[in-house]
Amino acid sequence: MKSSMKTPDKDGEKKADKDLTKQVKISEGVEQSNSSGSSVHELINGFNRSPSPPAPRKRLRTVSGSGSKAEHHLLTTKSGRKIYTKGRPPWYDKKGNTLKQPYVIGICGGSASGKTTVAEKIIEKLEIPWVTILSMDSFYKVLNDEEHKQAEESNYNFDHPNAFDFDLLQETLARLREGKSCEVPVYDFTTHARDHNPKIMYGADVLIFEGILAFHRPEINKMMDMKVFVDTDGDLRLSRRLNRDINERARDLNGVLEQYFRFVKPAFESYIAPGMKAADIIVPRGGENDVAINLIVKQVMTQLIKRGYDQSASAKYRQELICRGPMVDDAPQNLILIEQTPQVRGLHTFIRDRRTKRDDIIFYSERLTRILIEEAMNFMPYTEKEIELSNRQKEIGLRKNTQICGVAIMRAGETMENSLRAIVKDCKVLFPKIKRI
Ligand SMILES: Nc1ncnc2c1ncn2[C@@H]1O[C@H](COP(=O)(O)OP(=O)(O)O)[C@@H](O)[C@H]1O
Ligand SMILES: O=c1ccn([C@@H]2O[C@H](COP(=O)(O)O)[C@@H](O)[C@H]2O)c(=O)[nH]1
Repeated sequence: MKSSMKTPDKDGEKKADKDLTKQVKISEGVEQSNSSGSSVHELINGFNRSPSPPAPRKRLRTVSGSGSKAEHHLLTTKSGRKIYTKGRPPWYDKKGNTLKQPYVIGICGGSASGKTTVAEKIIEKLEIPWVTILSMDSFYKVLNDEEHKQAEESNYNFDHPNAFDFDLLQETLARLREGKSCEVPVYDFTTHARDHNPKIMYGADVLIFEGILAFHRPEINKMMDMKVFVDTDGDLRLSRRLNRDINERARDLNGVLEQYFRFVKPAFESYIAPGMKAADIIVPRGGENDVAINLIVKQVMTQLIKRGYDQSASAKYRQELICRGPMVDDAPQNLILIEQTPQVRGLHTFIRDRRTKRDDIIFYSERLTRILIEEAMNFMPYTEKEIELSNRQKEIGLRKNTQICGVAIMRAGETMENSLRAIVKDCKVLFPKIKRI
């Protein structure tokens, strides 16, 4: 589609054509490394040859879902940088209010137009610590058996507004804007179903919400500070979608094409393209349009600073705490301090070093919380238990009391979850403040 090109696209159509050639070349590069072994020519020839009924789906590769693009909230950008995209656990000021609202960027565009790529590039260039990406995929409705069967036969319309739970989406976005935590469903494209484990997300300094129908509901649009429409040529979107759906979403060629022409293309015309009218910025060609992405980043940074965003604030606060010194002397009697072994000090050194990278901090913090939880296990109720050794001798050991033992963690409890689960086999973690979805 030729866009009204509200964003920089200096030389108009001529350049767009040139860039299209460039893009096709990129697609050819992708084609060679296509692990299914098929080339674009084969795909197109295959399409020409067979208008046959949809075959039952062949499962190829696994895992592609709303959680998989930033698996465990850790996004590795194309340049290899790791960015934590879960948002910021709620922080409160002295009056118990959460800190400022996130700057919300909505990204809309056709399937495989490059929405995720644009979102990742914005995040990479912004270089701010607290960011969240919320994807519309998370809000696909749960299918009943009949709908599931249709989906398997590429005969379910995932591109119609009715396929999404907009109420849940609106509620979730509203909570994240208030800096509150949410449980967000994780969608698996290979099974057309939600994962058993939802992901927990928080508000952030910047929240990016992306999806094919991101601009469909006016109430949701009102929650966005900036609306970006990614406008990529239809043929290019189809060729990228073929590649992606076959390689990552366990689809076969005929199924992808059937679904595309029956549902995806018409829905683009009827519901997605009209979203362009709501957009503040249109990005022609998607992720490779660095000029547009740089302008977006500049505008977001300006707005964040206007709202009082101060990159050095957390560093200043940390310095204040360091200056206050250790609070061991006036600590309560029942406070137990972990022994400052060389290992513990070594882990702290990593965590406190300003040059330590974000993912290393997460890694070493997890090691530290393991030590903490191991130590805490000594305070659990144990009862004596007689056991028999392999040589039939008896021995009196200890078993954890079978009674339920509740432990309240006031702050940063979730960061301890992995370590806790690794040490305590039968633990249940509850997040009382989180709204269940
Ligand atoms: N500029 C590009 N050149 C080649 N492939 C691209 C480009 N941008 C995106 N892709 C590929 O196209 C597919 C869809 O991109 P993605 O950013 O996930 O789009 P969306 O989020 O709109 O579905 C992915 O497989 C991605 O790697
Ligand atoms: O189970 C499903 C759910 C969705 N789809 C298709 O996915 C795209 C949206 O994802 P993008 O990452 O924006 O491309 C949409 O066009 C649906 O047709 C699916 O095929 N199966």
